Amino acid sequence: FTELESNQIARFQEYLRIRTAHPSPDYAGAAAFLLPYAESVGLRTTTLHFTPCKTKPLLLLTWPGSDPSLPSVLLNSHIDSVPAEPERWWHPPFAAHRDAATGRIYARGAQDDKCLPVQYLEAIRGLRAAEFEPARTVHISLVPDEEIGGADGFAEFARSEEFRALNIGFMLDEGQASPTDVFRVFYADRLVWRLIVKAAGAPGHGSRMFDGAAVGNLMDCLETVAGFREAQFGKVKAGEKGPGEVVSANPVYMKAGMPSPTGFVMNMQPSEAEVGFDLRLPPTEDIEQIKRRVKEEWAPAHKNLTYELLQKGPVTDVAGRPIFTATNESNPWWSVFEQAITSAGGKLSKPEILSSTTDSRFVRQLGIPALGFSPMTNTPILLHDNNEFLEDKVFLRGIKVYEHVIRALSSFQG
Ligand SMILES: CSCC[C@H](NC=O)C(=O)O
Ligand SMILES: [Zn+2]
Ligand SMILES: [Zn+2]
Repeated sequence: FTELESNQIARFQEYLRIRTAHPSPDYAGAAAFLLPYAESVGLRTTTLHFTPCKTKPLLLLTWPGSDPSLPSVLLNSHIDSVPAEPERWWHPPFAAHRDAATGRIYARGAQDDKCLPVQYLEAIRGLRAAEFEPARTVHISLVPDEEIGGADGFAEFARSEEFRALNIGFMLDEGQASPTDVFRVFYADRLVWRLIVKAAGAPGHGSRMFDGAAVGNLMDCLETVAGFREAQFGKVKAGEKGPGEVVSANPVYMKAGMPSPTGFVMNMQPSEAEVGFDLRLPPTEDIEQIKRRVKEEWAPAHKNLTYELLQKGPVTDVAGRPIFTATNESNPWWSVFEQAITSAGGKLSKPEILSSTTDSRFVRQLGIPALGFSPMTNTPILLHDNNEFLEDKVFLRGIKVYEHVIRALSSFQG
């Protein structure tokens, strides 16, 4: 590695060592690292707060363009990470250990998405060194709380006067790793819902056979959902649909039984039972049909089932349309982005719907085009997984890719 590259890797490791994982992300520590870093590459910095206690900073970094009348470009990344279970990792999740043989840097957040700010800033450093001057202003937003829904982060930011004043024409946000040498890009997120189903039923002795026990009623629900899930997953397994193009309904918790000092009472059938599903829908899914399915098939009242369906985030954009970014000639940013990847020597896959959710939804909801993109090829998808890693060379190539992408987007005159 050159000295510059070694420094870039070291900065990435330094950021990874800041404990930004929930439930208590060190936002102050992250800000103390990121703000001087951005200033060192010549960016203006501002800190916004959308909570009264000011413990969740949103950092805004700006590289002014020569033509402020043009809408700006926003590069986004969330600061927070999901938790890790250190005992299940090969290397401590906040040590950012670099394996000398493989170049893999192991850390929670290595892929999701703490590579991004370092890559954005190093790409800008490179462009400045090459004396490139952007026509459009480039903003970087580093935001809190994406992993927990963004209510105190991007959701508020997108509603703010400060956001409106940025006059954003296009946003890039995180995507997902690609196991092949083709870059992946995402034009939509699925909608996130939560479904909680509660069963009631007759209690009784653990030895007695009778119909209508709560757990039995809940199992009916689980079986019906499992059948639906198999049918959806089957389409993915058959290669008919991408993982973001089907409805997923995964049980994420179950609650039943009467606690006892040693565990659970074993000879009583409880009168209540509950299951929670993480439910995700493609943006164009027929929502009424899903609601009907839940009411009539998954949790019918005649089986003593009740349910709560919680919608997390917007369902349509400001114009009442499904929330996605066009990837055809109707969106000129698309071809600018596509060409930038080609000019960086990369291949781009067919645009996909992300199976999870990002802050992009808040921007797309406003009718602003946004793509999800993380330049990680030949990398297993390890977001939220144990032993999350990113290889040093892949990380460095990402910086080069962003040099092309930022150059192209900020020069776009359309
Ligand atoms: C309620 S919004 C949740 C956002 C979260 N984002 C990343 O994993 C997700 O579960 O997709
Ligand atoms: Zn993420
Ligand atoms: Zn995540």
